[in-house]
Amino acid sequence: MNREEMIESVKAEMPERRWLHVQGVMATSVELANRFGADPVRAELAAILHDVTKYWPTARMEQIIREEQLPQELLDYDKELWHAHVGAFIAERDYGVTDPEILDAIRYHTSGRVGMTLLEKIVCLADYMEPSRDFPGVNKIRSEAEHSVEKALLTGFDGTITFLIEKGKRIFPLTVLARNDMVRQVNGG
Ligand SMILES: Nc1ncnc2c1ncn2[C@@H]1O[C@H](COP(=O)(O)OP(=O)(O)O)[C@@H](O)[C@H]1O
Repeated sequence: MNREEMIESVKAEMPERRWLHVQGVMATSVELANRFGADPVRAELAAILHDVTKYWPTARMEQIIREEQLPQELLDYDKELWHAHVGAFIAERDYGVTDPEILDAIRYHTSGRVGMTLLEKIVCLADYMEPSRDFPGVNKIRSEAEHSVEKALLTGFDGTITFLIEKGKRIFPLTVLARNDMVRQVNGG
């Protein structure tokens, strides 16, 4: 499948508003990749596919998580987390993506994880700060991203964790671990 066919297929999986978001993540991922020395082509490919299953019915995602041995603990947490892991699976199975770094960038774009590659950080950060995003603190993330992916991502994770605490929701632990890892990377020690 070439880039254009992939774009058409992904576009058909979501409403127009979400497609605008995906285009924002594509452009921002390319920009960040160029700024910080990652491969813009791979960053864009991960961005194209990152939300491919975002609008799938819950039952369809749950079936894949169960049948394809994706992490079962996902089922104990917010469904928002599922599309990232299911998306990576579908990127490989249906879109023929074999590059493990691209698949991981899709897989961890919502939660983050410890030891994120530069590509993973870039797609996760682009998802937070692409131009159509509008939430308290987004401009701080954008200005930090001028200089440091890690600092900007730490601000993003802090915001997500704070948001989840305020809403009384359970936190998928990978994000807490990712946040701690980012504190270490930003501050050292
Ligand atoms: N560690 C986590 N634990 C539980 N829910 C989470 C966690 N991280 C993210 N989420 C949920 O995922 C949402 C964001 O997911 P994301 O893929 O960025 O979706 P969107 O693109 O719609 O913002 C958050 O608003 C939150 O509800």
